[in-house]
Amino acid sequence: MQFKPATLFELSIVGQDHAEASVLATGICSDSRYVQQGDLFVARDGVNHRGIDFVVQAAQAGAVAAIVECSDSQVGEFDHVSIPVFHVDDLVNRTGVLASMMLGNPSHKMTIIGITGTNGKTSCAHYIAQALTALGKKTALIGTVGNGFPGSLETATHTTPDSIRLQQLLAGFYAQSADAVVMEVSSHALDQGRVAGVQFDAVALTNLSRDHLDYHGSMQAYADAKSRLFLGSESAGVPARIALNADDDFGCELAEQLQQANQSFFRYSINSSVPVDVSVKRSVLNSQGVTLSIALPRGDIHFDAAVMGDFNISNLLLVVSVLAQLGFSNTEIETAMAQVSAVPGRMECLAKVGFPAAIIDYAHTPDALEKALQAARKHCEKKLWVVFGCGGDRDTGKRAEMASIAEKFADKIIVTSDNPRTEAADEIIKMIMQGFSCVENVTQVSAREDAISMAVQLAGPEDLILVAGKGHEDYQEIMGVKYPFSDKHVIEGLMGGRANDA
Ligand SMILES: CC(=O)N[C@H]1[C@@H](OP(=O)(O)OP(=O)(O)OC[C@H]2O[C@@H](n3ccc(=O)[nH]c3=O)[C@H](O)[C@@H]2O)O[C@H](CO)[C@@H](O)[C@@H]1O[C@H](C)C(=O)N[C@@H](C)C(=O)N[C@H](CCC(=O)O)C(=O)O
Ligand SMILES: Nc1ncnc2c1ncn2[C@@H]1O[C@H](COP(=O)(O)OP(=O)(O)OP(=O)(O)O)[C@@H](O)[C@H]1O
Ligand SMILES: N[C@H](CCC[C@H](N)C(=O)O)C(=O)O
Ligand SMILES: [Mg+2]
Repeated sequence: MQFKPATLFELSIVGQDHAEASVLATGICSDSRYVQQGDLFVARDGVNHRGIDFVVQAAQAGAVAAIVECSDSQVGEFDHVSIPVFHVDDLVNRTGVLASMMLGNPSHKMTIIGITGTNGKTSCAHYIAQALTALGKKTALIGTVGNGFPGSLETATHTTPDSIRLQQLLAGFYAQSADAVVMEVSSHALDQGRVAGVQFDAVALTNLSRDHLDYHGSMQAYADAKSRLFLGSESAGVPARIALNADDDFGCELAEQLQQANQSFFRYSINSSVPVDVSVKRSVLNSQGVTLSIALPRGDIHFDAAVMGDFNISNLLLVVSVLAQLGFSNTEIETAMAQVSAVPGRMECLAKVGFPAAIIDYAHTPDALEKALQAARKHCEKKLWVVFGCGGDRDTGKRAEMASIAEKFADKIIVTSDNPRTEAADEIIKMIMQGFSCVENVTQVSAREDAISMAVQLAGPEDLILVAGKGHEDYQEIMGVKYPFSDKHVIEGLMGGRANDA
């Protein structure tokens, strides 16, 4: 692969030993520890390290050139580097564009759908992939539960991979004849330019509520990061189709901004008083899921979907909005939506005769916990229990908020550990405890397995236990070590073998 920097961007050589350079790069890599012979090394700055500190290491590992974004005072640092070093402005966003070009612009050749929002990205992405697969489109997924084709997802380290890995995944899916890719786009990804160079055919917003304030600092900064997916950018353009949640304040703000920019979009709503493009005409929750009639601009559709919780109706509206905008007929949408079913670790029900039923869910924000408890309540005959904790090294402000939600919507609460990461589990629990106004129904059990076990032992057979926060995760991260751990396995063990899906 020929790397012709001058034709790509305004580039200038940094370092005196290379007045001019023509480089033949066979790959691209932004981590010196993984550089292979022939790679172009992208020396990007992060939260912890300066990229330029790894240029020498990358050259030793076989990089044929490096691109950096450096200040005038740093130029001298490259004088004696053995490979040409190019300066690139806006390196963060240009890395994705460059990786895309080097890999033949895979996102231009498939239908790419991006989902963002605080809660519901994984659920919606999986539902869209299930629907498109039912419509005969070979569809890959990129997100929290894994990357790949449904049924054979590879574990993911991030919800949205870095820009180079992302382009490599897209190129791999294209090589395997994918027609479409549905991906979750996290706010971190938008802030760090991970989706730069991706050409989206459709993008959609679930909702915006408190999360990730440790990283973004304020709700405004968090919202600004999310906005980038909808308002377009130099490196990705404006997406062709947009679906927004009209029940969400941020969704309404975006709609106003897009209207001012003369951009078209679909709005969906469960209960909006304002006219929208996609809305619910009738919904009936039953033990199998939900029966829905949905109004679309070109007529109503009706289907049954095997998902739980009112919040999932909102997710289904998003899916319908995307499918309608992609041009599928109402009949096709009805057929596809009937195939939608639960996602691992999202309102996943486990039941066995003689035991209280348990629901495993990934709610790890105040809003998600509220929605999950409200959904669980509808299936609970007697007492509703919740077992939850909060992740370490993440937004500390949500801890007490989650306690007050638990207090409001559950009858019995066991506070435990989630992924403490580098924090002390008991300190996190202390911060959660500060959010309760009364602790009469609250128990603290630090070890998650013991907490779940206590709930299963103490709950009556007609009670229901929501085990929140870790969903599909198969590990618990403590001080940098990921120990094998699965809420589902723990519950199944307590129930004496595989529980039946309820
Ligand atoms: C806060 C954050 O997002 N950090 C990400 C960021 O790390 P960083 O800025 O600390 O990078 P750094 O360590 O300073 O390194 C800077 C550069 O030097 C390179 N380097 C570093 C060391 C070395 O020896 N050689 C070398 O070349 C690194 O590869 C990097 O390119 O860039 C890294 C490489 O891409 C990411 O792995 C890392 O994700 C960390 C591990 C993380 O936990 N991210 C989470 C918060 C995250 O992204 N979460 C969202 C989900 C959010 C949601 O739920 O919605 C996600 O999309 O997964
Ligand atoms: N539309 C929604 N509104 C509010 N809560 C939701 C919604 N959809 C899902 N949830 C709740 O949020 C939890 C996480 O859902 P999901 O994994 O789909 O979201 P996500 O945005 O991908 O999360 P993450 O950013 O952690 O990957 C679910 O287990 C459920 O409790
Ligand atoms: N993508 C989310 C996942 C949180 C899951 C929860 N189990 C936790 O560890 O906090 C994050 O990184 O904030
Ligand atoms: Mg997700």
